[in-house]
Amino acid sequence: MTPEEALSRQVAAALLTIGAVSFSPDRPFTWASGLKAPIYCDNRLLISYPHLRRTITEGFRQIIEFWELEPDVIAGTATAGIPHAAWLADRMELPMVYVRARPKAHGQGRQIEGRLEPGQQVVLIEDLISTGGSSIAAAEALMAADAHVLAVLAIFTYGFPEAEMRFAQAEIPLHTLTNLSVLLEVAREHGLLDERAMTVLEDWRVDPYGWSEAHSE
Ligand SMILES: O=P(O)(O)OC[C@H]1O[C@H](OP(=O)(O)OP(=O)(O)O)[C@H](O)[C@@H]1O
Ligand SMILES: O=C(O)c1cc(=O)[nH]c(=O)[nH]1
Repeated sequence: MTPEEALSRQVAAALLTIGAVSFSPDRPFTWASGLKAPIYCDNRLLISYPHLRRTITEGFRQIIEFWELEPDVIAGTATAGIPHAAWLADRMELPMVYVRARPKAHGQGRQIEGRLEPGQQVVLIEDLISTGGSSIAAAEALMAADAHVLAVLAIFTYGFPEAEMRFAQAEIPLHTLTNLSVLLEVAREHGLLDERAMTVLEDWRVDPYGWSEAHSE
């Protein structure tokens, strides 16, 4: 069993228990991609729970060990990936960098902060994958700096085929600690989302793009 498989129910239960998962079909959330969705998973709340953030750090460390990744540097995506990248880099005693969504508009104009040498092997830490656009953009910035991106590790993925295709096209492995399917399974078992929420979410996940269009003003 992979560390991802071993931890997915525990991490999903943690997200549900701390109230990281919000449901609002009538006033949909707007995602970074511009998509409207009835669900928002706020992994940022994890940083407030020392025992849970240790679970995340340890999960990422186990994935790196299991898949025999040998990073020289741990990178975090700005902003939500940064704290987890920092704790992992500290745990593994490795250097760390972080990648801004776009180059800074003042100062030194950098997109990558911290020291990154050409040819270094990087594991990129992201908090969440929806369309995958943010993490692929961060990986491309690292590759433009002549780094080799070994993998992207994230806490949660919606598991959209579009995101999987993007990672496949970029030839970057993606490993996630949990995903929407497991989250819904755990929520159903423990009655953590009501029947209406479960029905809307099952309907939405079949066609998130169509759902978004139908719910945009
Ligand atoms: O897979 P995608 O479609 O790109 O969406 C996921 C991204 O969106 C969120 O970041 P956000 O832009 O909200 O910024 P933040 O990390 O600074 O909160 C999240 O933290 C991911 O980085
Ligand atoms: O796509 C996003 O922007 C997004 C979705 C989500 O559930 N949580 C989050 O932090 N960002």
